[in-house]
Amino acid sequence: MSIPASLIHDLQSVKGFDEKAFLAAHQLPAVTSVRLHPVKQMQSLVRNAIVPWCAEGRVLPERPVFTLDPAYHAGAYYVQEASSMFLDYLFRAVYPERDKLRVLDLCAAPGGKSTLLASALTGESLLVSNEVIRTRASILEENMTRWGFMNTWVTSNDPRDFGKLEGYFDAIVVDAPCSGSGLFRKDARALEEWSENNVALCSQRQQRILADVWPALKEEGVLFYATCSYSPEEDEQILDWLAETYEVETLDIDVPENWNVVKTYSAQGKMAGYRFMPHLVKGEGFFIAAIRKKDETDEIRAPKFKTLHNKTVHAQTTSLLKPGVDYLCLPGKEEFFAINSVHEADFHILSKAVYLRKTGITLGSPTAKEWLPAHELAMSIDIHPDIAKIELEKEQALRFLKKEDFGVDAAPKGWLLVTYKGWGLGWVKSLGNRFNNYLPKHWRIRMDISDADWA
Ligand SMILES: C[S@@+](CC[C@H](N)C(=O)[O-])C[C@H]1O[C@@H](n2cnc3c(N)ncnc32)[C@H](O)[C@@H]1O
Repeated sequence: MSIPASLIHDLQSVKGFDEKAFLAAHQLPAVTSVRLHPVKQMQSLVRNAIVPWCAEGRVLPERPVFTLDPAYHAGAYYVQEASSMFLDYLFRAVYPERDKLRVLDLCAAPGGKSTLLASALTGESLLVSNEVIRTRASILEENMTRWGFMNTWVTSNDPRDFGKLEGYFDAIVVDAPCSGSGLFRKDARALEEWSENNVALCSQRQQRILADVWPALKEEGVLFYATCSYSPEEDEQILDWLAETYEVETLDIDVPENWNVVKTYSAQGKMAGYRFMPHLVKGEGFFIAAIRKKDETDEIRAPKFKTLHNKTVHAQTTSLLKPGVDYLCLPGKEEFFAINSVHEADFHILSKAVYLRKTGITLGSPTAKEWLPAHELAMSIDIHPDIAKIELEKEQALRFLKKEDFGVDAAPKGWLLVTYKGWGLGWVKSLGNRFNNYLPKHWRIRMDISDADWA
């Protein structure tokens, strides 16, 4: 792999950069890592090496075909680049309690940072995962559905739409679109598309995104700014731009030395940032910083609202969600969905300002005879443990996910949650000796599976 000379030139002054070791690391394959689900534990990957800065992160010895693992489809883990899991360490250092926070992940698709934040937050916190590009927003929605948390909602808006939510968020994560040099080992296109001109364009876009969303951050709230670029124009210089433009305070957090994370300080404002380089860590290139907002900011208030909670439907759904979950049952276009009761006012604030694509967990809809369960309910961590189930082995589960006959001859009639190692993959309706498969079409495995891969 040949790294652009102008990038190497730019990096000479960057702390921790060692040209020879950096180039040698780029001759090696990218590291494969996953982050385990905090609740949907399946043991399969637990024994791999732990990512030092993220207790749920694991480095794998090689890259398996994740599509062939039903545990992946059940949401037992998320495939995420190890360096970027450092958000977990920073976030926990800034918020030891992680309770009653409103958090926005502004550039969220496909969902790496959002699933990480969902794992870290308590149920009374609310995570809004946003992705402006519609096609990418649907991938984000799918991944957040698989993760199964009621307190994570998905929006698809331009950053400027969040400007209307003045002082609403306690924390905002901006994992900005960037020139992508940190991903050269993972993504050949990042190398092909890299240019100095693109670095300059990305830097301008990063400033625009930050300026658009800045009003939505509370006074004393914290911005987590990240890129997967090595270029100082997109990293430390953006921190300096923030420090020149707004009232801010750098959050300079101690990091164990043996992790080989490089702490840097921006030239003007001395703002702390954390750099990851592949010759120093088991991971790819990454940059992150935490910045506290000090600008005086008013806080948007909840409008007066009439509750949309439907008590009658709620009573019909208590057997769907596990006891103790305090939720409201709200009507969607065709189905009802559940949100945590503490987030009712948030629903009214947010639905006035942005397009809510996924709000809580869609439960399904009532008919005269029965409840039609939604796919999101199958993936939820809050599903009732007594729901009727059919547990499948690996080959059967893969066949179910391909929407093929999965080789079970008989089962009790009615709706059954299809599970793999105890966690939901989707719904079937059993007619006694055959099944109707309700896995949404776009969730189906399309790849051909060879004889050797079924077991
Ligand atoms: C680095 S990726 C985010 C990765 C994600 N946070 C994760 O951990 O999986 C940046 C995201 O920003 C989105 N994006 C592109 N242009 C944008 C813009 N002008 N404003 C906001 N987001 C944008 C991209 O579609 C992309 O999904």
